[in-house]
Amino acid sequence: MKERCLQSLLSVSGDTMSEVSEKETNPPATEAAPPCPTVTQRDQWMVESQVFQIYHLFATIPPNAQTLMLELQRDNHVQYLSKGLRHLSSAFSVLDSKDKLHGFLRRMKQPNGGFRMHDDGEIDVRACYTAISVASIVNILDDELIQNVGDYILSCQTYEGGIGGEPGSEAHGGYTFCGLAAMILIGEASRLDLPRLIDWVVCRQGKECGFQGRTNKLVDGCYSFWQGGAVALLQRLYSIIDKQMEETSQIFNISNVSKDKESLDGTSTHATCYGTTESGSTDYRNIAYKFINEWRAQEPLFHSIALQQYILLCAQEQEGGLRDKPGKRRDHYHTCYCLSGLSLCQYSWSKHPDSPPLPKLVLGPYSNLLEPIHPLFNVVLERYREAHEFFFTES
Ligand SMILES: CC(C)=CCC/C(C)=C/CC/C(C)=C/COP(=O)(O)OP(=O)(O)O
Ligand SMILES: [Zn+2]
Repeated sequence: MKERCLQSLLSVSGDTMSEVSEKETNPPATEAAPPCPTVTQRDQWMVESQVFQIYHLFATIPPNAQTLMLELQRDNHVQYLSKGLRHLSSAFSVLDSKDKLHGFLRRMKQPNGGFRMHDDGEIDVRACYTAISVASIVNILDDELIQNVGDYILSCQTYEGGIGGEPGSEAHGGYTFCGLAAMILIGEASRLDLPRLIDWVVCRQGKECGFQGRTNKLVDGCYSFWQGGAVALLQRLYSIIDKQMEETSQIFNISNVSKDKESLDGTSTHATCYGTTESGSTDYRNIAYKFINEWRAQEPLFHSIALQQYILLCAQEQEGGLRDKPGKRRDHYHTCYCLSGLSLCQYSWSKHPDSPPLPKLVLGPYSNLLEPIHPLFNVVLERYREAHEFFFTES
């Protein structure tokens, strides 16, 4: 059924997608009526059809035209983004007073370890991440803020392996990134079932080349960051993952190299040790800073070139701005997260974020190369370093 529908969708030239789907799902009465597809199936086939039409067009045009199609419309995107970001400036005045911020975060904190987004707001994993990441950047993370956060996030990891927004909710890419990043920032990543998390997240990259946010849902450009970011974080946790796999007697060992590296330079790169002092207590101050310098295995766990292809060919608008998928309008949210995902892809083979990637790892012209971001914060790495210097060297 699926193949038949796809074939007919692709063969009807000149029709808009909605017309095609109308014909497909409401066949003329004279034909033997095929079983009616579900809305989910219909939506999925529509997306596949649109995405593959773009890839087909790309494959059949001359190489110089292909290069044009793969060019990141850098200036257009910057112009588009700069129109809508004025309100961010208000956030900086809040940072003037670390005490006030700490007080606010304490007020948002719940006895079960979760945080509220704001007064009377939702309690979820996104709020945990927001609180912990901001506290980490401005250097106010302490035992009080961290208490029970790990228990709360752990209770949101589902049977699928991903993390849901709150206990009992379905695993979702947005919350998976938030949960994993927060667990790393508080030094408790090893409490999650990381092999299961890897299984779930890598299976969210579909044949459309982009990521979906959850099982059986549609591909969407913003998950290039939420899911791609979770993979980028997992790439730096191999030593914990190996240990967890050994403990559960799984034969497959994803990185012997990390052990070789440890024995070579005499340092433990075990991620549970980020920021751990000699006395064994956790020094949260150093976790994020050390994380970025951590050696990591070379190969990304997702198809980095395929994801770049989805972002550049399906998610970008030539006039500037990026989007969820073909047929959707650009918006600031998708522009931000598609670009962040693209940056993660481009550096996904680099051992260190300061080493520029080989040209063959950057899809399209090398001028497409973006600045690296800190994968725990989705902040341009240089800006993170400036913030770190500011907040960690002040008296
Ligand atoms: C720090 C911060 C801002 C975090 C946000 C994390 C994030 C993106 C959470 C996802 C929210 C959610 C339930 C989307 C589902 O929408 P949908 O049903 O329209 O989309 P879907 O079909 O792709 O699941
Ligand atoms: Zn989206």
